[in-house]
Amino acid sequence: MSKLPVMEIFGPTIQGEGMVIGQKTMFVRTAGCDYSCAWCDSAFTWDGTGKEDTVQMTAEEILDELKRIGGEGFSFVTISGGNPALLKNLDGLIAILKDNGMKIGVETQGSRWQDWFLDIDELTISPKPPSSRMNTDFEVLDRIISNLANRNPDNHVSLKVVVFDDEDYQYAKNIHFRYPDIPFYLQVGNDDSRTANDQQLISGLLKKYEELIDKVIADDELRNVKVLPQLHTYIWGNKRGV
Ligand SMILES: C[S@@+](CC[C@H](N)C(=O)[O-])C[C@H]1O[C@@H](n2cnc3c(N)ncnc32)[C@H](O)[C@@H]1O
Ligand SMILES: Nc1nc2[nH]cc(C(=O)O)c2c(=O)[nH]1
Ligand code: SF4
Ligand SMILES: [Mg+2]
Repeated sequence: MSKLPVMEIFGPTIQGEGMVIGQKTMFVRTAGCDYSCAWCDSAFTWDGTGKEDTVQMTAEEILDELKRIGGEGFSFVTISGGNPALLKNLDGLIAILKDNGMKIGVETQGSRWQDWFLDIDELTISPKPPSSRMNTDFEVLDRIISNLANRNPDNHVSLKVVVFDDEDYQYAKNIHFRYPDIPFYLQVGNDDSRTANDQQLISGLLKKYEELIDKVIADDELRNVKVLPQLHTYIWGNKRGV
């Protein structure tokens, strides 16, 4: 039986980000990433600090664990990481979740293609702006977006760019102009993703959210865009597993 490196299984919670924000969902977080973003809020998936928490699990074991902690109370599962797109054999988990009537969301950065992308109900692609210190391979991203053009139209795809500064904002606009037909989201960057001071974190993030909204309001070039915070941080701060 093929196994998957799993770092966390949690929920039910709400999807705090992007096109299905607010959706009640379980999360499966896979281990390992081909990026190392300067501000990654889930660095434990790739920086070695979460090594002992990684468990190799079959798709059946993952479903059993989802049911053990989520009971009957869910119909949506979000797969994030790390980069789940590193895992070709995630197709087995997707198949078993679908057999059990689940809708599936995936979070990935658009650095790798997998054929199972075509089976995802809500696929979020989140290319990384300059502040991450990662470089976007636009040949790969172009191919991913073009492959997805042939998907079942019931399956949704979106682009979501995290913005920390003006350079990121310009990068985000370029992403939108390059792929104008894909629903486009801006997300506030959390530059304090380790603090336990929730009040300070939330007031800082609210201010950043307002600044980003003001920028978009004043920008005639950016019309069809949704501007969102990471909603879960307003409820639970930087807590893990929520
Ligand atoms: C932890 S990543 C995992 C999935 C995939 N590696 C990716 O980056 O899309 C999930 C989402 O969190 C976002 N994210 C990570 N760190 C963040 C931060 N400090 N502030 C805001 N969003 C962040 C990423 O951009 C991505 O959209
Ligand atoms: N509630 C909640 N929503 C999320 N949306 C994307 C997340 C992620 O880390 O990928 C995430 C997360 O970790 N928690
Ligand atoms: S691509 Fe995603 S998981 Fe990987 S380092 Fe960047 S934010 Fe973190
Ligand atoms: Mg997160």
